[in-house]
Amino acid sequence: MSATHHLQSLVAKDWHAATHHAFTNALADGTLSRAKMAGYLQQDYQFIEGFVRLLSSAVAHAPSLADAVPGARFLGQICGAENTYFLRSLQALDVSQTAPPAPETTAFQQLMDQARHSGRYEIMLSVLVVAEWIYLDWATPFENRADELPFWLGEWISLHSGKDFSQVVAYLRDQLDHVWETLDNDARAQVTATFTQAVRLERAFFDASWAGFAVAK
Ligand SMILES: Cc1ncc(CO)c(N)n1
Repeated sequence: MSATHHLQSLVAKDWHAATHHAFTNALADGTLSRAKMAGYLQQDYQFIEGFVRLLSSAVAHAPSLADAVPGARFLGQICGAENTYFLRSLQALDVSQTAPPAPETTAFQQLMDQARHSGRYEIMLSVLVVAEWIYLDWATPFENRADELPFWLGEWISLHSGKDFSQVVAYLRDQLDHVWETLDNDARAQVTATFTQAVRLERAFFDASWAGFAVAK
């Protein structure tokens, strides 16, 4: 079993809850209210800021140019198409680009900051793998529904499914699988703790999104 499959198996319950969530089910069948999607996007745009910093740091810590390039290309995708998606969606939903951070957002920002400041590639990858793999898992079954939905729902599925995105996840997992082989038991325990916490926070973020974040006008 690969290291990343092993890590996933340790958190199977939270993983399943995060990838088969009422929030993403409603998003994919088009019944999610505009207010819930707006609240989610306002919070998630703040998540993206920390994510961009963390991914940049992982790119900087990659052991070789070949290991860095797919991460750097993904960084370009997030700062390009995905950033534009946020701005267009928040505008279409007629809400502000900014909002006070919810506790679930702050918790994620803290984990990402901690991973970035650790200076350790494997800790950075632990958060990145969870964030992207969970999104690939929930979105993939809905890939064919994207075109029938309003763009602020459909494009969120398209951005997290398909060949290019599954290659991003494969790359991040591969990086973590390789570095794992070089780690001692202490470092492996720290990767496990970071991975586990990230999955918990993903689940909590969807729980709070489904309950409904306050929307800033
Ligand atoms: C909270 C969260 N996790 C993962 C992703 C995927 O990038 C996202 N946009 N937001």
